[in-house]
Amino acid sequence: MEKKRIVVKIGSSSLTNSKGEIDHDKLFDHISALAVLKQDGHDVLLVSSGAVAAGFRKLGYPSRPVTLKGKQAAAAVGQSLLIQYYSELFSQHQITTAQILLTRTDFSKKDRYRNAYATFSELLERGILPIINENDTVSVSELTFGDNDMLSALVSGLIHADHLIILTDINGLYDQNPENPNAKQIQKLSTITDEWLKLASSSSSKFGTGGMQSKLLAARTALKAGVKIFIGNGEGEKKLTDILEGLGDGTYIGNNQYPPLPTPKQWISFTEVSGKLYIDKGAAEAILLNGKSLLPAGVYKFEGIFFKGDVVEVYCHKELVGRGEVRYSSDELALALGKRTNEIAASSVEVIHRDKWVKV
Ligand SMILES: Nc1ncnc2c1ncn2[C@@H]1O[C@H](COP(=O)(O)OP(=O)(O)O)[C@@H](O)[C@H]1O
Ligand SMILES: N[C@@H](CCC(=O)OP(=O)(O)O)C(=O)O
Repeated sequence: MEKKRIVVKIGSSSLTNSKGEIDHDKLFDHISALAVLKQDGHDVLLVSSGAVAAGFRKLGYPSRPVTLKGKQAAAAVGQSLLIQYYSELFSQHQITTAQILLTRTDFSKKDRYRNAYATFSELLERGILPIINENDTVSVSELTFGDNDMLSALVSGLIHADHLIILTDINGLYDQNPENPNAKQIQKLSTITDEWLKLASSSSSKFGTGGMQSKLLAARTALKAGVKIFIGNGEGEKKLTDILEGLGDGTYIGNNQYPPLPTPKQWISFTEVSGKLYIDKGAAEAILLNGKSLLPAGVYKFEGIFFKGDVVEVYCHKELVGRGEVRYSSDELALALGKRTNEIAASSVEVIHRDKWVKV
């Protein structure tokens, strides 16, 4: 069997009982299925929610807290319990686990991104199963992932996964509110259009966050990184191998449009941008169709304050065409704007080198 790199995301809805606490039978079922994948020789990473669910009772909350500080405190207590459950149960399958807690910033700063990549690579090379969650206790409200769907997509991109399996409490995407008796399950999608995003509601299960909409947004990000996605559910130790074999009960999302991106380009795709460049049609043609670097002569306007090495969005008039890492600060670019190469004394001639450029 060909070795694959697989990220499995388990949402709160698939880890909890009707009171919102960790359901140990469900946990056991997931672990046995993950162990089979690992024993088949695949690289496996788990993105697991469940910290709040595992912790809230210990703090004396009668039910899952709704305030940010309540959730953060519950996650602080619950995360260590959750990892304890995982590490004990996986050790029965001779699998060693590692805990990795990430925040959005880890995906927006180049050095952090590269460092995370190096750590994951080392863990996988040594046969460890990384278990990832959001670092809930230090995430500030505007920057929390909130749910782990986008986190799992970004991790899939970062480590160049072949597959992202999002396990949830429903067997995939439905074409309308799944409570509606006429709702139909969608078994395959090649791309995620804005229409699909509008159709999938952000209303979630009782203990989950974000609903199907956040899963589709995450899937869209993972697709751009060349990852194939499955959203759905299943039971038993064969559920994940069945999913890989195309027998899963849920929605398969993917096409061969996006090849996997190398790490430096991954970073450019997913990091926060510091500004916008506006280029003319000739420049757009050169970089989009002829694989050339972007020269100052083609840039007629920019917005934002940025420094060499920052990532900016590139627009051809009003249309977003890509992103790239700039070799000029905004101050330097203000002097070079629209100038031909022979009029510029600067040592770095390209505004964006073609190796630091990603099409949208
Ligand atoms: N169009 C849709 N198709 C399927 N599920 C949907 C749709 N719109 C909303 N949902 C809801 O999304 C929920 C799953 O999301 P969520 O509760 O956030 O799960 P998780 O905890 O696994 O992340 C389902 O229980 C379902 O009620
Ligand atoms: N980081 C939180 C996860 C929040 C959450 O509910 O996410 P999800 O299950 O993806 O909707 C936790 O561990 O409880």
